[in-house]
Amino acid sequence: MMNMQAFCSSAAMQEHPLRRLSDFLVEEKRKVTSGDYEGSRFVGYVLEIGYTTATIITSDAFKKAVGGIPRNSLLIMVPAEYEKYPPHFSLLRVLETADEPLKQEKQQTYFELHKKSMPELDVFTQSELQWGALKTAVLGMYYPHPDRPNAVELSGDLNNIVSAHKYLVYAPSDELLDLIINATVPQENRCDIGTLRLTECRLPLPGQTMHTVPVAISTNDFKGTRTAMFGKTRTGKSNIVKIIAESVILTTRRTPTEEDPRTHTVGQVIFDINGEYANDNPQDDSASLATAHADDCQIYAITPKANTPSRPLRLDFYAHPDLSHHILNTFIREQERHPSDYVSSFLSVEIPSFEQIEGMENPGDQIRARRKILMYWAILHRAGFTPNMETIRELGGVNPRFARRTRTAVYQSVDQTPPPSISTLEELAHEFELFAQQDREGDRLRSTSGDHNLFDSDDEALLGFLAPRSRSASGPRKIQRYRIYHDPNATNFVTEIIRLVVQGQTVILDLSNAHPEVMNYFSRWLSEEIFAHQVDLFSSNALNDHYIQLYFEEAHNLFPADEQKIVDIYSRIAKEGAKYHLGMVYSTQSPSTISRDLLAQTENFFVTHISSRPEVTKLANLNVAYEDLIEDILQTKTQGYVRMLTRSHRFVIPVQANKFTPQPSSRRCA
Ligand SMILES: Nc1ncnc2c1ncn2[C@@H]1O[C@H](COP(=O)(O)OP(=O)(O)OP(=O)(O)O)[C@@H](O)[C@H]1O
Repeated sequence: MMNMQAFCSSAAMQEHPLRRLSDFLVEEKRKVTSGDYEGSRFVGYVLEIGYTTATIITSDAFKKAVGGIPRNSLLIMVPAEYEKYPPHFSLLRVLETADEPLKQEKQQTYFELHKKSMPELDVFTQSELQWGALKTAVLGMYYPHPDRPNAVELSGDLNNIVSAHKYLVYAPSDELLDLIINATVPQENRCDIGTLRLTECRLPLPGQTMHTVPVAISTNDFKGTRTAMFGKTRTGKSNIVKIIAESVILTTRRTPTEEDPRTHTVGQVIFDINGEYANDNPQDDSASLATAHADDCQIYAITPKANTPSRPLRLDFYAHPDLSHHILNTFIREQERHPSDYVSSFLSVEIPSFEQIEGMENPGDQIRARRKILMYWAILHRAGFTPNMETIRELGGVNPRFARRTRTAVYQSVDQTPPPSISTLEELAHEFELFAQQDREGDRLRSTSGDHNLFDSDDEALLGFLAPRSRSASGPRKIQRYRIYHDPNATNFVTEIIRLVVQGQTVILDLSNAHPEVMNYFSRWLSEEIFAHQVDLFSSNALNDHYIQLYFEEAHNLFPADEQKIVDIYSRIAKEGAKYHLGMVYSTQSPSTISRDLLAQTENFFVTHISSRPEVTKLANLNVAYEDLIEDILQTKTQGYVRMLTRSHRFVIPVQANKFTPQPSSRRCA
């Protein structure tokens, strides 16, 4: 590889990012030779060097000239004879102050001076005392990428170390910091997430300004990967999630074609527990993600909000009897640990779907299966679930088709005449109630052929719920409270959402004000369907560039640390998601409450303030890159001040995240 001089004069290297290094060093050298130290970035020499740490010596004057060297500052170490080598530098992070060889003597001098009441120090003593040492971590080495033109490679180790006196240490300029932080981030699909912020303290040294180095992320790093947001409440996690979700919208857009109508290569589903992605926040004076990207986002809400256009996160319980019965089953069992026997029997019934009935060959089986649905419809009707009669007619109407002879006998037993045919849900419910009564009180009703009972055990369970044997039992009234999840005009939202997501839309599920169990239910159901959809694409070799991103908040509820938990959809997404192009972004306050599997698989981390030492230590144990940052995470509390580590970064970057201000155009992204 060519040395620095040859590198600078080579026409092919004119655009190379490491030219910034050579320009920087040439300028520093000029300052030394001309004696003009104004604006010099030199900070000192290396006292001791190892493969992982280096101790540097510096003076107050150098520190002042570069605007201070706070903890976690990034410094660069270059060979003193840098011209002889290809352009490269090692990156150091300041960890703490270190003992220097003359510490004892300096303390002795200072002590003596004060003892002799001589607080005014002469310039020579001052100059003696102002030197100090800093311990730094060696983060790695930047050098020209061996395989790619105009690119930089960062290694986590050093290729060689020589004696300490052969190195010089500088505080990088903003241009070099930009290279240090952003050069390893893919050029494609970039967005700014914030600016480099080395300290929480914003007081610049006299005559100095703070760094203003934008920090870029690439959405390539988030596609199909796992991203964690850790930090106490109100520290800015959701704000970052909004920036990431928006950057996905902006950078993955494509022109739909007839063969491939997708608007984006990445579809997204945001499980919005607090309604903050779906709804504008007038207090914050901020537009939501959905408002800013109305063409790219679709909201589904359990409780629709007046100012937010949304589709209902509801189901037509009549049109999807199998699913809605399943929902009732989940809700009731979550409400009551030990429901009464008749309720339990009703919940245990397998209500067939219309598709299953269509697949049945025997017409008798079809009629019996349909009757189960009709019994269930009668229950819904008695519980006050409003039907869409057009849908009911399309689904085959309400006639249970009992034999005329049986009907006449049943109605006559209560001195009634059967209507010629059943055409309303009221007539249907009444007929089933009479049949149930007759079946219990008289001889068991028999099938037309006479070789078996008219009702099997599932029918009995359904009728037992429609018309309970005990007068005090609530029967259908028990499910009245779940009418809020029913909408006679709703389609199956899961199918609809999957279609939208596959098309590249961002679907926001506004789950605010919903019961936690309801939230969990909808989240799980949708996650299962999305997972199954991606698995299908994978097994039919059609995954290509079809990605889906899922965003979960309060992730400890979905991915608990409890190892005993059964493997469910969430742990599958955590473990196998990458294979199926399923990415996820999850937020929680405490890393220790999250499943170890998920933590171990997480590629990107965003950490705001955490106030518990065990939590931060857990994070550091999980990812060694956070080891040196424990104190900072514990001490600094500014909203949006985040320590970021993405797949493209080899070390943690302290960033002040931008406050989310929706970008309707592609202004923030490249
Ligand atoms: N980068 C930022 N700059 C300025 N203000 C911010 C920034 N990030 C967040 N905030 C403000 O901090 C407050 C909390 O932000 P946010 O809701 O993102 O926090 P959170 O960690 O997600 O909270 P929770 O865990 O309670 O959901 C909001 O008022 C938001 O406007």
